[in-house]
Amino acid sequence: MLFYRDKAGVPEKHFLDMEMVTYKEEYIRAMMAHKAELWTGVIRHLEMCVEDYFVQDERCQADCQGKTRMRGTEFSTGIADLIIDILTCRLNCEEQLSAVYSEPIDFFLQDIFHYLNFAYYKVGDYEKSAEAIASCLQLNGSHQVMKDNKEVLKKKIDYADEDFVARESVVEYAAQKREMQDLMDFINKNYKWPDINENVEDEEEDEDILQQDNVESDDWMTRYEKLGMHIIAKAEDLSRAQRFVTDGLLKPEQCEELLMLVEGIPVKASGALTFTLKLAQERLERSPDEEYEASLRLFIRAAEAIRHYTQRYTEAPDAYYLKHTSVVCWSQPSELKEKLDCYRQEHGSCVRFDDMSDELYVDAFTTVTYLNTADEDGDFVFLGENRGVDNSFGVKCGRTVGFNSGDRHTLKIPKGNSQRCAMVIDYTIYRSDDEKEYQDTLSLLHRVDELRLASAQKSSEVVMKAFDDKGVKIVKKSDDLQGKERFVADGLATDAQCNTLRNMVLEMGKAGDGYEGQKSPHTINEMFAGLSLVQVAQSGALVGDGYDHLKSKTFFVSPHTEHELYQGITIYRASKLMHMGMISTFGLRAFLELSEDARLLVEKYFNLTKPLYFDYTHLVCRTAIDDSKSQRQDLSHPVHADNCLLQPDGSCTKDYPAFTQRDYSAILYLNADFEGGEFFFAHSNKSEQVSLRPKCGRLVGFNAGEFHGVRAVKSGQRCALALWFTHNPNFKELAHIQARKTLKQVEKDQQSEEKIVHEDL
Ligand SMILES: O=C(O)CCC(=O)C(=O)O
Ligand SMILES: [Fe+2]
Repeated sequence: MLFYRDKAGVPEKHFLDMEMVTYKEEYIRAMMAHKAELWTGVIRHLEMCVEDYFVQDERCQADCQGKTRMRGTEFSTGIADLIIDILTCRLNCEEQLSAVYSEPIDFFLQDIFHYLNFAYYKVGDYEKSAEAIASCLQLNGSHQVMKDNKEVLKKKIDYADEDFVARESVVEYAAQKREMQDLMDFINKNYKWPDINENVEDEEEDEDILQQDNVESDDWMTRYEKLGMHIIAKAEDLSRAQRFVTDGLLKPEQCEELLMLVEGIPVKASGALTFTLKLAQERLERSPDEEYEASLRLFIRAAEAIRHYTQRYTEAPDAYYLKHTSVVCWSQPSELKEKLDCYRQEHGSCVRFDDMSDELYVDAFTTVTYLNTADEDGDFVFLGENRGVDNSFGVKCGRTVGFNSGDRHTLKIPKGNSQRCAMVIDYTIYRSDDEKEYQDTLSLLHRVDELRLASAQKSSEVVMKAFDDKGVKIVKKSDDLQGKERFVADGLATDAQCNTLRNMVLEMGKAGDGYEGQKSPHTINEMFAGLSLVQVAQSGALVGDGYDHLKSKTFFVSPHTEHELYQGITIYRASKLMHMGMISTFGLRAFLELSEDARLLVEKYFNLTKPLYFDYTHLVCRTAIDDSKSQRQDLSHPVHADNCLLQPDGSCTKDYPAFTQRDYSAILYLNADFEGGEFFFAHSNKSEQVSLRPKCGRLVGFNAGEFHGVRAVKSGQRCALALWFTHNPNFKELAHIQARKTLKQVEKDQQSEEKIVHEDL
């Protein structure tokens, strides 16, 4: 990937790392949070990273069983080779999993615990910090830094050796690895195996492959079980070959998101409605909509995962291809004169019993994965001979029923207005029958960014004029600001919007979290403010609601100066807090609208030819701790660039751990009632060039490589919305999409509540 990326003439946007899995994303987010010294964020993301890492490791280990097969015919050498192959493959998993963006990171897992140790220490959770130390040492007993940290912690909180207990998952992982390594060492030391001759393959191999497949499938099933997928009923229980029912193939939030795909699709008189990829394409071509796009991407991922499961479960000798994928919902029909003898099908049709096939096909299989729970009237029914019922069972989110496409089935329609929806997938063993729509949708999703680009190019002037009409004025340009890509605009936010955002931070501060008055974990000078907000850096989390982390300790002395408090809130937090009723919909709306206005203004002001995405959004206030220290010479934020590391010689290296993906930055100020706190652009030698006084509605926009800093806030509180943008869609801040969705939902709920109240009256 790096090779292609570097090749001239290949635009960045053509690269989507389809293999990017959650733990890697979480790792990257954690590193971002670490750079910003947002420790709760580091913890949250690393914990998710670790959890997923172990899942991926198990997958990798299991895959090794499947990939390797016995070669040759001589039994003992064959078996020995097989064992060595599997061992080598399994020992290689760690290296394989440590590649983030194709670049392997040495000691990835150790590193994670190193970072965790630090972050937990920073938030004052010494117990967890000790656990992280022990875990890191479990992986590498001679990790000098960890040994040192252990001593520090022992002194600090009077811990003994036995208080350092590694996590169970790590102990298990390390033990397993040690065992494999020992075996490998033993083999290497005691036996010399002949080189494998690749030419010895012969007819007997087929048998071996089949055996291997069996092993592999069994093994996979154990893995799947561990991932929460439970087989509810097998063919033996269901009266006919190939039938199965498995639970847990989708999580509730995934079902919820997939159900968005059927919104707006008309219900036919029969009571069925069908979502197809063709419809999705049409809709996406008509109006690119990020929310819809996210659901569609999930649909594609889910179909692939279910296919994978089905293939393994059925131990199908041929590969399954997706022939047709859809979402079908059934509800009460509008016309009551139903055809007699009509059996509703999961595919959305209704057929006569006699027209149903009675033979199992050799080449076609079907799965139905439910997206919601329907009452017992929504049962799925396997039909037997003479219209008899073999089995029937209820449906719920994530439950999947698999059967041969020729198998007879029907379903019951739930009562009332409720809808019964499912992802219905048909598989074929013929590659040529592969669903064209599926491939087309994949390419379309790739093209969506280009579509955005096209619309972006058209309207730069128009958009700037619209901003001007709204009273947004460009007050300083590059010449005034002595740099290449810099500007200042006024009038981007109203006083009401500024106050709403400021109050959001203040109120979160007032809510308190019971830690009032505690001492800072770092130095005596720094204080532990009882501010409950700052559940920072939690953007982009796809799963979990982050609620648990609300309970974690919050503090914040500025990471840059001990004379200021630093409190912030991300889009993700804001959306969660609104959901919990802790901030108003108005607040979140202002947050979202202002961010979008800022993004658009930067994109259009610089007349960018590539779309600009949110990378990270953070509402942050800096408060002078002690007003009397007005003689301070320190900076609230030292001179830096947002996407590279400023070196002493004035150069700026675009390298880890800088957020190199950031292309543009903007700060939207929310108030002026404080002393100090001027923003300034700087020379590479850190000397000041021009400075700006913040005020409500003022925005400074610049290339993320420009040097800048913030003078000390000498008294009062300075609040701003900091935004970082990227051209790279892989770094898109998903929290924006989520927040918009949450907002829409809550507003809809509020409306219907109002309606109910109205009707009650
Ligand atoms: O708040 C400001 O004016 C600038 C902050 C900044 O440069 C940053 O957070 O990277
Ligand atoms: Fe900055």
